[in-house]
Parts: sequence; structure tokens; C-alpha cells
Amino acid sequence: MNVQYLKIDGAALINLERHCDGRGYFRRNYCALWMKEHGFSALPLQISESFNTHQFTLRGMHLQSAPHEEVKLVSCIKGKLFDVIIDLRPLSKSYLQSYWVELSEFDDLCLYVPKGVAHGFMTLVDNTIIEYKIFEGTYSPEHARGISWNDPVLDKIPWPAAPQVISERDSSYPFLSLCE
Ligand SMILES: Cc1cn([C@H]2C[C@H](O)[C@@H](COP(=O)(O)OP(=O)(O)O[C@H]3O[C@@H](C)C(=O)[C@@H](O)[C@H]3O)O2)c(=O)[nH]c1=O
Repeated sequence: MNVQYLKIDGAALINLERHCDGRGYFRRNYCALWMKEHGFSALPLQISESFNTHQFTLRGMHLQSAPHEEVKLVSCIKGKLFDVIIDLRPLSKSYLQSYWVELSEFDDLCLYVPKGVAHGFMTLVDNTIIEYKIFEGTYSPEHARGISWNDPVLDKIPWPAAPQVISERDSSYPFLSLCE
């Protein structure tokens, strides 16, 4: 497992090792020992996925407030997506910075998202599945927070397209400047 620490404090891009041979490949998708060795949370409490029927579906930008802040590892099981994180921790040295990366079923990448960092994505092809391993926090609708995917305060995120499918909730999230 190769780890690239990102400009967002505490976030990392993990590159898994793929062992190819004439039959196809073998890949260890998750290893608690490796995670521990790199100082990450190691034991998933939940594993969830979302299936997205259409290209250019947007989900985000989401995070949960205390005491249910989540730490998660994101990967693409099928299809391809444009994945984005935004640091919303006022005391962080990377406050308001964003990072984006393409994740697909054909690469070996996972994105580690620490507490206080909002996450969202846009699918790049139909029938895309994203998986979350959740290490801390648990889903609590009362603690679900979000900001608008196109908030002008943030770095200019090169979203690949205008969202073709987006939930009512996600399209009505406020700009950060309007959050309490
Ligand atoms: C996220 C989540 C949702 N749900 C339910 C609530 C609702 O009925 C349905 C769909 O919920 P949402 O619309 O919040 O699902 P979704 O928009 O896919 O939410 C996800 O978005 C991405 C960007 C993330 O980073 C995730 O952590 C999560 O917030 O599933 C759970 O039961 N457990 C969960 O952990």
C-alpha cells in the first residue's frame, strides 16, 4: 500500500497493490495492519455504498457535526467518479482548501477523509458504485451538514459538468458564508 499525504491536513490518497497474472489480478482491498502502521484509523465500523444510475450525478458536499464526525475511506467499486474534499476545520492549516481526484474501478486508489472535511463526488459514467468504510462516527440525520458544491468561497473546483442529477437537499445547501 502506497500512501500519498495530501495538502488537506490528515487526508491521504492510498494506492493499493494489484498483482496481475494470466488469470486477472489479486488485490488486498483493505488491511487494518497497514492502516495502523500509517497512523490511520484501522477498524471499520460500517461499510456502505451508493449506486448511481446516471452520469453526472452529484452527491455532496457532506459532513457530520460533533459528536458524530466521520472518518472514512472512499473507493470506486464500479464505474468512475470525480471525487472532492474540502477542509472545513477553521483551525486547520488547510482550512477552505480543496482536493479532487478521479477514482475508477480500473485504478487502485482510495481517498482517506478525516473528521471535519466535507466530501462529495460527481459520477463520470452511468452505473457508478462508490464504497465508504466508516471508521469513526455514525450516520445521524440530525448531525448531517453540507455546503453547496459550487460555493464561490472555495478553490475553483473543476467539476466535469453541471450536475444532471442531484438531490433536493444537496441543491439547497447554503454557501459557507451563509452557514451559522
Ligand atoms: C449516508 C447514510 C444515509 N442513510 C440513508 C438516509 C437516506 O434515507 C438515504 C440516502 O441518504 P443521503 O441522501 O444522505 O445519501 P448520500 O447523498 O449518498 O450521502 C453520502 O454522500 C457522500 C457524498 C458521502 O460522503 C457520504 O458520507 C454520505 O453523506 O440513506 C443511512 O441510512 N445511513 C447512512 O450512513
